[in-house]
Amino acid sequence: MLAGKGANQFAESIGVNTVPTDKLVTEYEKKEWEKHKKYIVGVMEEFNTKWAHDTVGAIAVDCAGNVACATSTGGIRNKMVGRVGDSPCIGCGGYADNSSGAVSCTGHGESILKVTLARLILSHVEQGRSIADASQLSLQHMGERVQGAGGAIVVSPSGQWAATFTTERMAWAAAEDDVLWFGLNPKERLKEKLSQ
Ligand SMILES: NC(=O)C[C@H](N)C(=O)O
Repeated sequence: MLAGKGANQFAESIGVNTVPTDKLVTEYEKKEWEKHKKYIVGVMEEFNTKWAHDTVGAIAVDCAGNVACATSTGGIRNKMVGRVGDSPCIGCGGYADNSSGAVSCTGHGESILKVTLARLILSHVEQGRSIADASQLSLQHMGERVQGAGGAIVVSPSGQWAATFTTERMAWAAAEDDVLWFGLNPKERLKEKLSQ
């Protein structure tokens, strides 16, 4: 894994377009940053409540049972320069193995790293738990063991899936055959027929 200066150098060497950092700062975020300047308060307020979850995760399974995951994030507000969160760390923010499934996580990165959340979920699956139970158990464990809240989307090679969270809300959606499932609040499971 490359971070900081080394990551920039590598990106430049393969021709990734760069923009000045201030182009990435919005007025809204500047105001939010002023409001939540204290790191601990910011973390406790944001990750153990409903706000500030900007992470985008995706998982997929194909008709041959191959699974994949991807996780992208802006990290957390007030993070230290040089922080590497859970999202790029294999086994933490995401994991995919054709023998058990694919996972993408969101939530308080330091907590996710401590319990290696994505791998923890799949190890429960390997021990015979359902995708839904494995997610629930692992997120519960993260809450009890390190007081962190978060969420995970999981899919098995046979197409079982779950979207589970211990934060107040998590926006999720799943496409299965010709149905789009989606939700935001706990226990919310809405569906819509996908048009061809
Ligand atoms: N919103 C998030 O999921 C943040 C991410 N997990 C991080 O801590 O970097």
